[in-house]
Amino acid sequence: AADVGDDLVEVLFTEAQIQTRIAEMAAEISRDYEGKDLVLVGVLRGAVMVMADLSRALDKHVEMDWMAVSSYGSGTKSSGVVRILKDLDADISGRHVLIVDEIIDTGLTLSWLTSNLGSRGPASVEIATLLRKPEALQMPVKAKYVGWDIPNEFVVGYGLDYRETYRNLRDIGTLSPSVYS
Ligand SMILES: O=P(O)(O)OC[C@H]1O[C@H](OP(=O)(O)OP(=O)(O)O)[C@H](O)[C@@H]1O
Ligand SMILES: Oc1ncnc2cn[nH]c12
Ligand SMILES: [Mg+2]
Repeated sequence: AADVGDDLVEVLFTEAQIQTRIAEMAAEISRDYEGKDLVLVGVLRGAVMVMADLSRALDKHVEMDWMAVSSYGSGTKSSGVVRILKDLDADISGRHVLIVDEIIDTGLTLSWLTSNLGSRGPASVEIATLLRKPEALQMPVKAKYVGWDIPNEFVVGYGLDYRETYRNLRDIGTLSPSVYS
């Protein structure tokens, strides 16, 4: 609804641009995993939109699973240790795993998750993320599929929230400062 979008001071990516980029990523992923048993692991909650669109743009059958990990408030010094709030249901040993998320910021979530899933005997673990903030990275994270690298600004929409709001915005953009006050 227009009123929800009015809080965006700058649209970085429109719904159409996002869908085009997702299709490009899906084509690459479909090629790379042709003939392979692939499990998509979505990171709740932000990855819901990417998972819905990316999975349906793939030219192959996939299994989908979800994890929820403890998010640390920006106010706390994150030790890099992350708690599992909801673990996988799938057994990923011997299988190809693609972690799906909407953004890599400090890299702490996906750095920890990659090693945690890697310890379960998968055939491979890779990352697909729509956004990445290279300037904010605090841990090395190898992401095989990245939609866009963006500046170190707070963005919302398409799964990205500010205090649990704005996830359902169809575009991705930056919030007007008035929202923070
Ligand atoms: O690279 P990082 O600094 O770890 O930040 C990126 C993570 O933070 C956000 O999730 P959050 O933990 O806020 O939970 P949410 O997905 O439910 O919003 C986002 O969805 C990523 O998963
Ligand atoms: O820019 C951003 N917007 C919303 N959530 C997060 C998490 N990390 N970075 C973010
Ligand atoms: Mg998240």
